[in-house]
Amino acid sequence: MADPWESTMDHAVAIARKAGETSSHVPVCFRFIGEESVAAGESCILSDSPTWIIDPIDGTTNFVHTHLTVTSTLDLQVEFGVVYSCIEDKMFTARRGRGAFCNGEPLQVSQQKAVEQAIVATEFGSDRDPEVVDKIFQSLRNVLCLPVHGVRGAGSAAMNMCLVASGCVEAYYEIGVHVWDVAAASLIVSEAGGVLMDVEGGEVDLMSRRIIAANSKTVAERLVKTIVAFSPPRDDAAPSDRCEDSTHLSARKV
Ligand SMILES: O=P(O)(O)OC(CO)CO
Ligand SMILES: [Mg+2]
Ligand SMILES: [Mg+2]
Repeated sequence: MADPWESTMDHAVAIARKAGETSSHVPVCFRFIGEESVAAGESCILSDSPTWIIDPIDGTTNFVHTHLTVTSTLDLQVEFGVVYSCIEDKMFTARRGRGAFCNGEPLQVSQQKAVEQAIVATEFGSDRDPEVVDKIFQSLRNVLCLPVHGVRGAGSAAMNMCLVASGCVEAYYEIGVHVWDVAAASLIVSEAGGVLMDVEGGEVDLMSRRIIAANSKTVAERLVKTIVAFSPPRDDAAPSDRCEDSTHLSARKV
């Protein structure tokens, strides 16, 4: 099997050279957005420069409590997505226009469009503001009463999205995630034939902290009608406008 990292890095360098119009003798210039660097005060702005978006551990709470699912995510701004589930030793990869894979095997979303037969993944998030928690529970109640076949949550946004890409669950939605949680897996979902949508419909905005990833437009649109939408501070807001979620204690962030 070809090494996905080797071809990814070759292509990444080619993109960076093109963006910077550099010759092969000039070092390429990448930008980075990472959960920890943003927490340390770095900007979280996407520009035209090729940018790696990184979440070293997605599923920190699982990690701290030695729960099952922990992933690392890496995305080169809509060109590549890599999610590694270290406990299962599963490497999910996607390259724009070239499909999505798990350990080299092609991924395909579920063909189930009847929401009553669907498994929907979501999370409770880390914000403990009672008004936010009420909205999350209202959405959960509405989704359960659609009715759906079941609701699950892996504890990792990236893993929930890879489950959509793998056809194990029909949809995932969450409000409160960050760009580094979902960027890589977004490409994996769309390359596996899935759709991404904002929780109020329309195109997803990866900085908005809101996402639906589904196997089909039909299922995504049912969720749009069901979710109680709200808007957390955007990832690309000025640092003074960002608020720390109540369970995001810096000592626990990895
Ligand atoms: O564990 P992390 O990276 O904080 O991510 C959470 C959501 O923000 C789980 O997806
Ligand atoms: Mg993380
Ligand atoms: Mg994360």
